[in-house]
Amino acid sequence: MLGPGERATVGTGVAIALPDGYVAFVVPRSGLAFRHGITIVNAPGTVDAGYRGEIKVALLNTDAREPYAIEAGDRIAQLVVMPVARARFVEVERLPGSMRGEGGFGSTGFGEHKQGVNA
Ligand SMILES: O=c1ccn([C@H]2C[C@H](O)[C@@H](COP(=O)(O)OP(=O)(O)OP(=O)(O)O)O2)c(=O)[nH]1
Repeated sequence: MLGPGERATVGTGVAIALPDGYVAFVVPRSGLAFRHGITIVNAPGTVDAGYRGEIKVALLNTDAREPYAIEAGDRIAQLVVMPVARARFVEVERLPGSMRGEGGFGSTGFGEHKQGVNA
């Protein structure tokens, strides 16, 4: 049972062997989020290709009033498997230009009179 505001690490009973060059992300289920406020603390949880242990889910009940009961066999999360790019970092004097430039959080999507924090 997850009380309002409580979190718990829930075992899935599932272990996998991802091929090298892949990653799996543990992500919340929309139905649980919309209906009960159940989300995942570290969403998306990252499962490394070399991990062979049980996949666990850090569930959080964000509802301020209602507890939520989890039973064995419930689908509490979903797993997205993706290939990962191997990045090679190269030091440069200047980065190529872009539309966004250095505008950070909240610097787009507002009208003239309402600017974001880093606009
Ligand atoms: O939601 C999650 C996230 C991670 N893991 C497992 C698989 C993953 O390969 C391992 C380590 O996760 P992560 O790399 O995110 O942990 P970290 O905090 O960066 O520690 P470290 O990599 O040193 O173990 O824990 C889960 O079972 N569920």
